[in-house]
Amino acid sequence: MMTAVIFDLDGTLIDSAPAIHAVSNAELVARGFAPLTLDQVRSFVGRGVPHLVRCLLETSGENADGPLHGEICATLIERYETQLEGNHFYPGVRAALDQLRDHGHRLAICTNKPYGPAEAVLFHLGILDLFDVVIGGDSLPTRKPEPAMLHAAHERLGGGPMIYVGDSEIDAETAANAGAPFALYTEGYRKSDVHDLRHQVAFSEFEMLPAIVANWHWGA
Ligand SMILES: O=C(O)COP(=O)(O)O
Ligand SMILES: [Mg+2]
Repeated sequence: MMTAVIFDLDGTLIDSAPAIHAVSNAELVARGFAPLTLDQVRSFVGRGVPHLVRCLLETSGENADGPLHGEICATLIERYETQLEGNHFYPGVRAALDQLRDHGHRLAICTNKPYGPAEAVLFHLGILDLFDVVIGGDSLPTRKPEPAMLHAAHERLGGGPMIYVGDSEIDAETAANAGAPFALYTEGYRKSDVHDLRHQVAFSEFEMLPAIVANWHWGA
């Protein structure tokens, strides 16, 4: 049966933490702050750019709600769109996406990454065309864990059975808020143990995903 397979992006299809680390540090250093470690910046990823910038400012001992916040969000997004280096597929992603398409499923992205950088990196990696719908963190009035992105993607894919594939606490929450089955990719940026994250199925290798989608029991 044709299924709407909706993916998170950062920490799920691609390890983009090195790229986000690079743009964050470029921004911090340009403004006279000390650079942060990759582990620090990775822990700030998942709730979109406004949250990332709040964390960068707090960690640098600055007021996260002052005027710098908006300024840095704007310049960081500009840098972000051209930071193509430091974005890598997790193993088996490309083949799994091709196989899902070959099986007749329709694919979408719901990412809290802003639309511009998301589209740029999908194009750079040669997979933009595989997705019928791409929704970014600034595409709608709300972002994940609010369910609007998932509802919009599902509708634009034509409805029917759906599964949401993501890596983090935010994705588990989003799926629950949307009433969508959740497939947890265990090798991304989650901070909790796998059993503490609400999910219907978990997988560690993308080779497993086409069979998960094919064999999923969709209920009545
Ligand atoms: O940009 C972020 O904060 C995270 O993006 P994601 O929703 O693709 O994990
Ligand atoms: Mg993610």
